Formats: sequence, C-alpha cells, structure tokens
Amino acid sequence: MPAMDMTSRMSSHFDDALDTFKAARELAAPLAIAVDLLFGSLSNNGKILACGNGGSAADAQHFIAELVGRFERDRLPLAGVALNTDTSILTAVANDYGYEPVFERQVNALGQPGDILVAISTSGNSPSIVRAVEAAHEREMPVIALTGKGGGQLGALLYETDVHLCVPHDRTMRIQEVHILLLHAICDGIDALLLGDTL
Ligand SMILES: O=C(CO)[C@@H](O)[C@H](O)[C@H](O)[C@H](O)COP(=O)(O)O
Ligand SMILES: [Zn+2]
Repeated sequence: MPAMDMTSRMSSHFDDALDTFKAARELAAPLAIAVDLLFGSLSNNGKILACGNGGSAADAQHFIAELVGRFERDRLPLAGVALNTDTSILTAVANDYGYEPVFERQVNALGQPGDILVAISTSGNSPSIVRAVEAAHEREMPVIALTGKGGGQLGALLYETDVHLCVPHDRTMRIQEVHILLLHAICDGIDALLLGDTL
C-alpha cells in the first residue's frame, strides 16, 4: 500500500467544508422563512417537534435544548420536544411495532395543527423520518426538512408550505456540519425576533 499523506487528507476536509459552507449560502432565504414559521408557531402557543437518527438525533436534541434552555441570551423558555431522546418510548415502540413508526407515533401523540416538525435526514430516505413527515402533514403541521443528497424521498414529499433546507453535498458528515450551522442560525433568528437584533 502506498504511504498515505494524512496531513493532506485532513487538509482536504477544511477545503471541502469551506466550499460547502459557501455553496450553502443559497439556503439563507429559505432559512429566513423557517425562522418566521417557527416564531409564528411559538408565538401562537405552538411547539416544535424535532427528530433525526444517529448524528441527526444529536442535532435534533441540541436544537431543542437551545429552545427550551437558551441560545446566546437569556429569554423565556420556548416549547420544543426532541422525539429521539426518550429511550423508553423509542424501545417500546420499536420493540412492539418496529423502528419505522418511532417518530410517527410521537407526532400523532403530541402534534397539534400549527405545531412544527423539524425533520433531519442527510439522505432524506430514512423511513422513520419519512413517516414522521407524513404524520405531520396529516396533523396540519408545517415541516422544516433538513436534508442533503438532493433531498431523497423527503424532498419529494414536501408541500409548498413546508421549508426544505437541502445541503448541496453528497457526504453525510459534510451535510451534518452544515445542518448544525442552519440550526444555530435559526436559533439566532428567533432570538433576534424576540430580543432585538443587537447581541
Ligand atoms: O453521524 C453519522 C454519520 O456522520 C451517522 O450516525 C448517521 O447519522 C446515521 O448513519 C443515520 O442513520 C443516517 O441517517 P440519515 O441522515 O440518512 O437519515
Ligand atoms: Zn456524524
């Protein structure tokens, strides 16, 4: 096997990430729409449900923690639930019904018209996320979908009233890196609407 230049392999991640972050600037306009949608729901006693698998589960709970806790400034707690955090619900539903409905069932249990589902899937093809989005539509909940790889099945399912934040990249890790930027930008937008735009 030829000697691997690990430093240049590591360097290429920074170059690719910079290119991807630049390309993802095209998401600024739909991101602004997502902020309005979330702020409107929260202002009308709505709540935010978020879900993802693997690294995207971490992103969903990270985002919800910043709503219920705080982001950069003190403010009132905002209503949100990460659907991938309750191991008793996840194991009970997966054990009794299979994994696919683990989020759908929680959307059906908790979701009300006007609540918002934040659905995170880098491929757009995870069945548990696709089913959660279908349940949200049935419950008249707008969806904010964070995807990549062209959006997959999720992209094709979305309504015009939903927001699709599709990262223009094909590698899961790079897509996840932009997803966390998108979620932080949303938190910043909500705080700006609640508290004013100076930090
Ligand atoms: O974080 C990573 C890879 O970077 C993994 O844990 C990854 O999230 C998992 O393979 C997920 O199951 C992928 O699901 P999805 O993003 O395609 O919906
Ligand atoms: Zn990851």
